[in-house]
Amino acid sequence: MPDDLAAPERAPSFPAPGGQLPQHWSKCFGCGDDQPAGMTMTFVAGEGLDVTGRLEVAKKYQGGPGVIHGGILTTAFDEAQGMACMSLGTAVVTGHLEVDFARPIPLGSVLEIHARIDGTVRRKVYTSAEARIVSGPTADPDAVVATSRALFLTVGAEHFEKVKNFVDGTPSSPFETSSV
Ligand SMILES: CCCCCCCCCCCCCC(=O)SCCNC(=O)CCNC(=O)[C@H](O)C(C)(C)COP(=O)(O)OP(=O)(O)OC[C@H]1O[C@@H](n2cnc3c(N)ncnc32)[C@H](O)[C@@H]1OP(=O)(O)O
Repeated sequence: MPDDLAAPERAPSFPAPGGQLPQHWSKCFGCGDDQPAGMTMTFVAGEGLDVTGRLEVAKKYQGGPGVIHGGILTTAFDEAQGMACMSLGTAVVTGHLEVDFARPIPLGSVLEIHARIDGTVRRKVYTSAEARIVSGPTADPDAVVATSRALFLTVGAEHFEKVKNFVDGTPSSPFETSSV
């Protein structure tokens, strides 16, 4: 983490604390409601540059016997930390993401992921998050079962322009950040 982190302002467009965040794209594998294969994660805004996301660990997410696939958990962190970046009011993409898997997460768990922006340097947005099992066979809301750090980069409309021919479905961009 750099020493010269700036503390950005919360964008006026970001929902009030406790408010539900809109999906950023209805076809998104992480949060879209028009993506049959997707994880349909939901998010509420925190008090600052943070969100809390929820994931139901369905049987289809199995990796090792009885537990969530590490890639699915990584995707959930990517989505949660990306959604925290909504508090900037600017589009972002993931540049780097790393996860520590601290405890097994059984199928049937409900995970809460608390994600935040730690600060920015130019276009770089430093984020972190932790996951807890709040419901299910090994629920313990005080135990952190996985953590993540990720770097996002703010991007302009031209970033999405490059891939617009590959878009599946009709774009929905409540924050007017996508040109696709
Ligand atoms: C309101 C808004 C709504 C938005 C909602 C969002 C919700 C999202 C939820 C979605 C969730 C799912 C989200 C998804 O799934 S997003 C999909 C997955 N991600 C991508 O597809 C991104 C692919 N990569 C790229 O397009 C480019 O590489 C990007 C744009 C990331 C950077 O290429 P660009 O040419 O633009 O940048 P630059 O090279 O001038 O570098 C600029 C600075 O960044 C530093 N750097 C770059 N890369 C890395 C790295 N890997 N580690 C460390 N540092 C890195 C670099 O050193 C430099 O630093 P400095 O020199 O300034 O110190």
